[in-house]
Amino acid sequence: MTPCAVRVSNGCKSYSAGEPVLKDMFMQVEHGKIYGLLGESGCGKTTLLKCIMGQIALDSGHISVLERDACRSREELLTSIGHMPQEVALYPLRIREIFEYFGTLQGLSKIEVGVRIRELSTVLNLEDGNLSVKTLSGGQLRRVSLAVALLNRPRLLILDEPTTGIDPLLRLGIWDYIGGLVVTLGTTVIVTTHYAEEARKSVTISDSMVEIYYCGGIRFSWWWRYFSGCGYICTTKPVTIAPPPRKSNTAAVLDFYHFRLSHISLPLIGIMRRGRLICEDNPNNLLESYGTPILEVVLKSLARMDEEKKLQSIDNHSTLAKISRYKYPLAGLESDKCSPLSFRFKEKDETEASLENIFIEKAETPKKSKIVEEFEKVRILTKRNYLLHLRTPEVLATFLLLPVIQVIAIFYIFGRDPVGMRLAVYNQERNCFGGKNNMNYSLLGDNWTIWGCAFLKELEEGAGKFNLKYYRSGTSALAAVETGGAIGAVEIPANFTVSTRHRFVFDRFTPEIDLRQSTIKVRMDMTNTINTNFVISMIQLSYMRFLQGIVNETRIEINPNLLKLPFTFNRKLDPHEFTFQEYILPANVILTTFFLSMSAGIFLSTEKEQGTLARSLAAGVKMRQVYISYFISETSMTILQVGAIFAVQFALVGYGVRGNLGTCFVMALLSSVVTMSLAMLAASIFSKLRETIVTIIFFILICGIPSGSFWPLEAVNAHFRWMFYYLNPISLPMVAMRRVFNNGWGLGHLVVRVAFLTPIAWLVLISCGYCVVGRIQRVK
Ligand SMILES: Nc1ncnc2c1ncn2[C@@H]1O[C@H](COP(=O)(O)OP(=O)(O)OP(=O)(O)O)[C@@H](O)[C@H]1O
Repeated sequence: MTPCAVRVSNGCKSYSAGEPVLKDMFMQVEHGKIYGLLGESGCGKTTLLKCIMGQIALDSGHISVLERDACRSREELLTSIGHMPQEVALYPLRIREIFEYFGTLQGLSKIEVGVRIRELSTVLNLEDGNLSVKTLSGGQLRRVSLAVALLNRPRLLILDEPTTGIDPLLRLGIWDYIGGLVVTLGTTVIVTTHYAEEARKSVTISDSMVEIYYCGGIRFSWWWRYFSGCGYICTTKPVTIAPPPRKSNTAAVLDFYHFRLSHISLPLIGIMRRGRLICEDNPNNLLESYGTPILEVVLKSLARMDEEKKLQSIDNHSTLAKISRYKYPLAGLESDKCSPLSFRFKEKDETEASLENIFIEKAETPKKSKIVEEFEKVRILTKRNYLLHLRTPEVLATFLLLPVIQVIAIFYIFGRDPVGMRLAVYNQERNCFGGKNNMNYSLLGDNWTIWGCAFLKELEEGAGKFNLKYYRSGTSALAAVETGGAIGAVEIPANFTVSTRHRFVFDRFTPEIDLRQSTIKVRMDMTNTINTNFVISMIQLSYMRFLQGIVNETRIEINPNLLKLPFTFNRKLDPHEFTFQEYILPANVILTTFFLSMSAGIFLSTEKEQGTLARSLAAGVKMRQVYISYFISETSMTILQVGAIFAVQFALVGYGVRGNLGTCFVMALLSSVVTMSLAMLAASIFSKLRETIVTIIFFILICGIPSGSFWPLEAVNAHFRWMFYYLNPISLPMVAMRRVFNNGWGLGHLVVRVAFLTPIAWLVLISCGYCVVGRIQRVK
C-alpha cells in the first residue's frame, strides 16, 4: 500500500443517540499534499478532522496518520500535527504569551519561538506581540490562531476553515505560505472551507510553486538564511517559504528543494455529504467534467445527483461511478486516481528516505525523562493560569478583595446584632407621647398609671433599640404586622401598672384578673425566624430590666436579684462575652474558600467551551497535567485569600486566631480543594459552561446552607443529623474552625482531628469519580 499521511477506512461515527455523522468514510491523503475538504454545513467535516487528530474515536473503522494508528499513537503524533480549529480557541493573553505558551508546550526553545514569531508575523501580517487578543478583530484573531497551528512546522497541518473572516489579499498570502510549507517541508495539509473557489486555488498552489522553481528560482528571506546558513540561490522572484532542516549546506538545500518540488503530484479536493465522501478529484478535472468554470456549480450538481441516488435507491457503486471519477471505495484504496504528473516522480524508496531526512531535525531533539517532561508541562500550564489571572485583573481583584470586603462587612456592616426593628404598639393604659417618653424611673414614684410607658422606654432605649410605632387600636397594630410594617405588635393592657404592682404585693395570692391585666400580649411575624427569636429574647430582657428599674426606684421592697433568672452564664468557662461576629467569622473563612474555589471548574469549563483546552491537549498536554496545574494555581489563590482574611481580621479589627493558625489554614485549604476538585470533575463531565455552573452552584448550596454556618445543625431531625454532620464536607471543619478560632483548640481535640477526615473522604470519592470519567471518556 502506498504510504499515506492520512488514511481513513470504513470510518463510522455517531454522537450519543444521534444519526451517524460519519458513514463508512474512506479518505486517503498522500504525503506533502494539500487536500481540500468541502461540504455543506453539518456534513461531518469537523468530526472527521477530530477523529484524524485522535480527539474522538471512531465507532468502527480505522484511521492511520503518518503511518501510525490515530488513536493509539495519539500522543506520539501530537507534536507532528498542527491544528487550527474552527473556533478561534485562544486564551485571553497577549499574542506573544500565547505563542510562548504553545511553542514551549510543543518543545520549542525560547529562541526558536522568537524566530517563528518573527517569521509568522511577516507572513500573516500579525499585530504587535504585546497586544492582548481581547483587543483584536475577528480576522486578526484567526490569523493568530493560524500562526499557533504553524508554530511547530508540523508534518501534518489540519486547518478547519482557516481563512474565514480574513481579507482576500491576506488569504492569498496565507495560501502562498502554506504552499511554501508543502514545497519546502513536505507538510501535508488537510483544509476544510466553505469557499469552494478558494479551495480550488489553495490546492493548486503547489503547481505555482513548481512553476516558480522552474522558471526563475527562489529567494530566501533573512530568517531562512539565518536558519539554513546558506545564502541566495538564483534570485528572480521573492517567495516566502519555510526552511529545510538546519545545518544543511547549499547543495543539500538545493537537493532538498529538488526533492520537494519533484514530489508534488496533482492536488485533490474531497466533497463530503451526510458523512460520506461523495467525490474526490482534482478541481480542474471536476470543472472540466461538468463543463463549468465555477466549482460551486459542481458542488450543487453533485449534491443533486447524490440526492437522486438516495431517492431512487440506485446501487452504491454505479452511483459513485456516475458522480465522479473517485475510486477509493471501489478500488480498495489504490492510488491510481492520480493523474499523470507533469514532472519527474522519484521512486518510492527514495521518497521515504527523503521524508525521513526532512524530519531528522525533530528526531534529533534530546528526549527528556518522563518526570522532567511532566514537571515541565505542569510548570507551563501553571504559568499560563497565573498569566490568565494577571491578564484579567477584574477577576483577580474579585478573588482577592471579596474575602477582605466580607470580613470588613461582617465587622462594620452586617455582623452586629439587629437594631431598630419596628414594633407596633397599642398601649391601652396611656399614650406615651409617641414614644418620646423621657421620664426616669425615679420620677415614677407612686404614679402607678405610667408603668407601661416605662416598659416601652426600656424597649426603645435598651439592648433591642426598637423603633416603636403607636396605634390607636389592637387591630390596626396587628394590621401593621400583617402588612410587613412591623415585626411584632405589643399590646399593653389598660390596668397594666396596677396589676403589675398587685403581682408584687400579693405574690402567690395575686388574683386571676391582675395576672391577665399585667400580661403584655406580643404577636409576632414568624416568617423571619432569626429576627423573631432575637425580638423575643430582647423583649424578655427589656422586661427584666424594666422590673429591676421599678424595684430599684420605687418603694416596693423586693430584693432585685429575685427578679433575675437563677443562672450565671460563662463565669468559669469563658468570661468573654461572645458576639455574633465571633460566631460568623470562622465560618466565613470556610465558606469563602469553599465558594470561591469553584472558579477552577469555571475556568476549566470555559477552556473546554472555547476550544482552548482541546488545543492545549493537541499540543501534547494531558488532562492530569491540566488538573494539577489548576490545583497549584487555585490553591495558591486560596492561600492568598485565607491570608488576606486573617491579616484584615487582625490588622483592622484586632481579631486573631486563639489556636494554631496553621491548623486553620489547612482546614480552609482542604475545604477549598474539595470544591475545586468537584468543580473540575463537573467541568470534565459537562461540555457546556452553563451546565457546569449549575452543577457547582447546586453542590455549593446543598453543602453550604445545611453546614451549621447559618442555622445550627442540632435543628435537623435527629435521624438525619449524622448525614449533615458527616456527609457534608464543610460541617465538621466549620465546627472545628470555631473551636480553633475562639477556644484555641488544636489537634489534641477529637473534634478538630475528625474535621480533617470528611474533606479527605470526599477527596478520595472524587478521585474515584475522576478515574471513572477518564475511563468513560477514553472509551468514547
Ligand atoms: N459533540 C457533539 N455532540 C453531538 N452532536 C454533535 C457534536 N459535534 C457535532 N455534532 C453533530 O454532528 C454533525 C456534524 O458536525 P460537524 O461539526 O462535524 O459538521 P461540519 O461539517 O464541520 O459543519 P460546519 O461546516 O458547519 O462546521 C452535526 O449535525 C452536529 O450537530
